Amino acid sequence: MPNTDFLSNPVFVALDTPDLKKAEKLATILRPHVGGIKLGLEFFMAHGHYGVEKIADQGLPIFLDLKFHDIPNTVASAIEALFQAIKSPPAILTVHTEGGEAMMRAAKKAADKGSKVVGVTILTSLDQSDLGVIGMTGTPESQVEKLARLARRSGLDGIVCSGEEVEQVHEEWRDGFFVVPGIRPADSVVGDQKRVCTPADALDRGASILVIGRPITRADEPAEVASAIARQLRRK
Ligand SMILES: O=C(O)c1cc(=O)[nH]c(=O)n1[C@@H]1O[C@H](COP(=O)(O)O)[C@@H](O)[C@H]1O
Repeated sequence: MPNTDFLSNPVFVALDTPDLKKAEKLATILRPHVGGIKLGLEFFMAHGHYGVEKIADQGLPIFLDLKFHDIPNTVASAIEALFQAIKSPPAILTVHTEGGEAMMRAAKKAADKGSKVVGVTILTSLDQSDLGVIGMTGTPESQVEKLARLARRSGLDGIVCSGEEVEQVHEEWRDGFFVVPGIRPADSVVGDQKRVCTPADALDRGASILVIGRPITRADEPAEVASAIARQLRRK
């Protein structure tokens, strides 16, 4: 069974790097200060399940963010292939909610070995004007709400959304699992994120876990930043 012991510290640090040694080093120094590790496409493309296992060996729960988005059979088969290859299932996996209900159902069924499956809604790098360009009507909030309902109906455990929508979706889906990226401690660089929130606000609004990458990993002293965030959240 995956290690899901992340409730004492809701911070999952995103180790977005193709450099295995660097990821291992960061995992080692951040281990006492975070609740889990998120590995995504950049890391997985470079090191696959072997790299995931190396990081998982450090004992923290792994959120494997591969954002599956394809037809139901392809997504289910990809998850089954991952579970065959990897020593133990990740604690959390992502699919795109826009893949539709049948795909999400198939993903959840394929991941029944114990991974939580959460649906990515509207990426935190998009704002209202970006949605217009894609041809989506409505606000990010209304889209996230709609996709959250679809994810719930499809049997997923929860969704990924920004701190701007999490309160509203949490109101409606009390036992949902809410992953909030786009986290920026006060004064940190926003970069390509557009819908951002501080760690404390995201937690107050109902986030289950917070995904934080560059504000920690690109800091001069990553362990100090992670430890300060953990202290701040513990005081709440
Ligand atoms: O699924 C995700 O984790 C995700 C969804 C989303 O809407 N926005 C988002 O930023 N993420 C991920 O969260 C992490 C954010 O990293 P930083 O912006 O460096 O804190 C990256 O690994 C993204 O892939």
